[in-house]
Amino acid sequence: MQATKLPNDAKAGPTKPEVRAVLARKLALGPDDHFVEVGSCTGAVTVEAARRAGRVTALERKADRLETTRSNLAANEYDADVRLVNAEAPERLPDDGDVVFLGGSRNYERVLDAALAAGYDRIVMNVSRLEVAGEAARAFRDRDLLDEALCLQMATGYDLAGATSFDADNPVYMLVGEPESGGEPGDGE
Ligand SMILES: C[S@@+](CC[C@H](N)C(=O)[O-])C[C@H]1O[C@@H](n2cnc3c(N)ncnc32)[C@H](O)[C@@H]1O
Repeated sequence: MQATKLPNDAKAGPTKPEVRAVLARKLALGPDDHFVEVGSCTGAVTVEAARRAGRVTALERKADRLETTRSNLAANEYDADVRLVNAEAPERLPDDGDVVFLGGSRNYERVLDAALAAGYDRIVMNVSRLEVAGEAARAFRDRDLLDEALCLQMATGYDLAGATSFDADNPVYMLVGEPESGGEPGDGE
C-alpha cells in the first residue's frame, strides 16, 4: 500500500492510520464514485480517497486547514479529480455525490438530510466525543440509516526497558449508513 505523506499538520487531525484503514473498507470507494468529505483538515482521508474514487470534493470550513489539505495532497500521488471547497456543510455539498464522510460534526443533521435528499448511497461519520456520538447515532436511527456502529480503540506498542508497553488512543465511534438498508447495527457485513 502506498504511504500517505502528511508533511503539514493541523490541529484537529489527522485521523489515525488504523482508523483510516477501517474507514476505507466502509467507504468502499471505486473509480466511478464521487466521494465527498466534510471536514478535510489535514487531508489524510482526502489523499487516500483520491487514490480510490474517480472524483473527490473536500469541504473544510476553516480556510487555513483547507490550505493544509491542499499542501498535503500536493505531497502525494493520486488519480482522482479533486476539488477543494472552503465552506461549512451542508453549504456547497454536491448534489451528485455518491459517498459522504463526515469527519467534522457541525450541522451534521442538516448534512445527513442534504445527503439523503441528494440520493447519496453511503454515509459514514466519525465522532470522538461521547455525547455527540450518542446524538449522532440517534440521528442515524431516526432516519432509518444506521447500518453499522463501530467503536475503534487503538493502542500502539512501544519499547519499555526491552519489553513492549502500550499507548492508548481515545476511542473513535464510526457510524455507517446505507440509505434504504437501515438494518440493525452489525448486519452490515
Ligand atoms: C476531526 S477534523 C477531521 C480530520 C481529518 N479527517 C483529517 O484526517 O485530518 C474535523 C474537521 O471538520 C471541520 N468541520 C466541522 N464541521 C464542518 C462542516 N459542517 N463543514 C466543513 N467542515 C467542517 C473542522 O474545521 C475540522 O477541520
